[in-house]
Amino acid sequence: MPADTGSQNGGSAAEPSRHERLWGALGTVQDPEIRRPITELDMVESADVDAEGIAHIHILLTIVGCPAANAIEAAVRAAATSLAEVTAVDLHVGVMTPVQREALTTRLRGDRGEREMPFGPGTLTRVFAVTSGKGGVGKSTITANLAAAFAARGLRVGIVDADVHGFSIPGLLGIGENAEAPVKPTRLDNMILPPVAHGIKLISIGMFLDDPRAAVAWRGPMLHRTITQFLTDVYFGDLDVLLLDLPPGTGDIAISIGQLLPNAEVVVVTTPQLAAAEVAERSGTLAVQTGQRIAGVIENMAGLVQPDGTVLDLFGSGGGDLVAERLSTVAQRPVPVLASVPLSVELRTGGDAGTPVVLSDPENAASVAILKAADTLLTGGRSLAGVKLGLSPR
Ligand SMILES: Nc1ncnc2c1ncn2[C@@H]1O[C@H](COP(=O)(O)OP(=O)(O)OP(=O)(O)O)[C@@H](O)[C@H]1O
Repeated sequence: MPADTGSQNGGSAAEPSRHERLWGALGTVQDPEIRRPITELDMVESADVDAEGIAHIHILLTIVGCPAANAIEAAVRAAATSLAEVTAVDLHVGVMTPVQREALTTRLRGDRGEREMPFGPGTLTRVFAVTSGKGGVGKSTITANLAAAFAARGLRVGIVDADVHGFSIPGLLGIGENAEAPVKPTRLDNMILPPVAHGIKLISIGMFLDDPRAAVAWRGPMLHRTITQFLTDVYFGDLDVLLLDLPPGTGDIAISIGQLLPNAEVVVVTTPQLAAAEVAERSGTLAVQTGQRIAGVIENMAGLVQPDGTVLDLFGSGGGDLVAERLSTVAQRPVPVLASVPLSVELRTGGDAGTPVVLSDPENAASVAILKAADTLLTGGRSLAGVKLGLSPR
């Protein structure tokens, strides 16, 4: 049956036709991985409502076996049936041809060439590299919670989990925890679509290993290539904030990031322990040497408030202030302590459960400290005001 027009619809010329209303409804459906309306991604090949109220819709998935297929189909049906005039949905699902897919990846890249990095100098995205001197100080936990705090503020957030030897961000955000069935990102030819958790786009070396339990024993050049690929081939889209979870110390990855992203702002995580301060200082010093700005220090695992109200300084005190003071000397500008995050059972259990505590329990003392650090990071450094982001016009 032919599609109606505004006049066939019985309304005035200014009223949208059934056809237009259907397209409008389909425009509310987003591809869950690309996070753009499917109508903008040329994923709706045709859509019309016939005189009996049957919506005939033909959608094109990006690839065969698209993991988001069921979600997209359900959302398309729901969007169509939300229109009063639609009595039934006749949905056909196909797959893009290689030519259509290439047109899509070209559009998504916008003005960028295939191997061009979107997060280097001149980017509109705030890039924070989270580093620490020692392992186990809670750097990944802080990164995941900072990302969730930014996302909770309505920002578009991505994480590159570059901690090759201890990639834990997927688990902290509740994806890919199961080593038997690690989450694999979708590939669109040379483009990699990062999985999304709690509104955060995430890519991790753990997603590319056949056996994520196996130790990664890569040498510098391989690590450099992988990080470069993450920054160029992964489609993060327009991000307000990109966080990088670096491995502890001053190894190959930290040096690569220093070279690739001299514009990154570095967040140094340390414990209150004075002995840990010296190693943390070294990570910050490397950042200064590569021209990166130190955004601040986050002291983690600070005093635990006990049920009787007394505070147990399990890891001593003063480490955050000491690192900030020393880095201020190295950087020749004041480096602030962004927050002192207390030891918190809820912070740990939130990480174990894959839901950052800043989302599940924003009143928790650890959440309050991390949310404060996130806000300070946003207000410091470059402003996001006036950032114009979006798909390049057709
Ligand atoms: N403030 C805190 N209170 C209680 N537990 C915490 C806190 N911060 C981190 N933890 C716990 O400490 C452990 C180490 O944290 P995490 O994995 O984030 O450290 P890391 O510095 O990223 O380690 P690595 O870089 O060596 O992988 C985790 O079990 C985490 O849940």
